[in-house]
Amino acid sequence: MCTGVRFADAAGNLYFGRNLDWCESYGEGVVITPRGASIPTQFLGSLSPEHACVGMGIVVGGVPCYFDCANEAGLAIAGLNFPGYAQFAEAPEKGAVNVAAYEFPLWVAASFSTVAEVRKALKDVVIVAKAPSEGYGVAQLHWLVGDGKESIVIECQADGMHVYDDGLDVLTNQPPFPWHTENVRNYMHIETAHPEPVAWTRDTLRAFGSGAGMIGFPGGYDPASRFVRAAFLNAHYPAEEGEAANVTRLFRTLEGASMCKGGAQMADGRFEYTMFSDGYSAATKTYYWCTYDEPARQSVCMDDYDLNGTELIRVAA
Ligand SMILES: C[C@H](CCC(=O)NCCS(=O)(=O)O)[C@H]1CC[C@H]2[C@@H]3[C@H](O)C[C@@H]4C[C@H](O)CC[C@]4(C)[C@H]3C[C@H](O)[C@]12C
Repeated sequence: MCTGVRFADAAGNLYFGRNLDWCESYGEGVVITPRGASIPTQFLGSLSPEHACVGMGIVVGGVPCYFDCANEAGLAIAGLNFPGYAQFAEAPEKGAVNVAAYEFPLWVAASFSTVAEVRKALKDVVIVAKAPSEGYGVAQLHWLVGDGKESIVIECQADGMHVYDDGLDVLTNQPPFPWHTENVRNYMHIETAHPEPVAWTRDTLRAFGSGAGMIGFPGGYDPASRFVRAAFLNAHYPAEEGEAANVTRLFRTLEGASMCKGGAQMADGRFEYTMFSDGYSAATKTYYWCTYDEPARQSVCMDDYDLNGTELIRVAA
């Protein structure tokens, strides 16, 4: 499973990150797409990015297939599994802006500066069920898109594309987003405050300690539990100042919804776990990541690279 989170600092700079919960690698690494690149697409000719992008992905036939990515204007997108619900167009539609599913994160981050622009553009978009090459399937995803102000969730289903405002700024997996926004209402009673003593009959009950208001906070690895955890932590994390503290906030919030081996087995018996966490700070145009086995955070600052170049830049394998 995966979890995505967005928030902004006091100056309105985006912080956006995700956990990648799965059981196998695709050989992904951090890839920068500079503005001078010319990316072949299935239906749109070649894409010349308006904005340079950085993110985690694989490169297939010269195309960065991002799991998540962000751009220099402060817009970011992450793809999370949505099996059983995701349904894309079987073929391109005449008159529409046809985007292959694997191209979608790059297309968004390369083309737009804000969520408002994306929301508007999506009215003409059809996402087509097309894999980057033979040997790859079509990933069954939905997407979280965020900027310094807000976020949206994009879900393509049998009845078409749905674009939801995400007032909680988090996303996990199936079922569809509206279900999670209903489910989270079951946890309104969860609170951070240290409960005051209460009188019951002739007795006075006192909390054992901090966290007493969080009893009932869901601890599971299932998407609904992770959604509630991420939404609660994102809503209640105290405001921080500066890059280091906000990046710590991002990764600690993601850690609150992360998966350790030994918990959730996939249908084939393999354990699903948080293979890596990554995130972007628009304040410093820096992309951060850490892996399950190497939790020390690594980072790459977009400004250290020639963003006018023509070649994709692979930062790490
Ligand atoms: C498996 C990943 C999502 C993790 C997740 O949400 N797991 C949930 C588990 S569960 O079902 O809910 O149990 C997704 C996120 C991005 C996906 C990748 C990206 O879309 C890029 C390419 C796209 C190609 O079509 C398939 C390979 C691929 C390399 C994808 C493989 C896989 O589907 C990824 C890595």
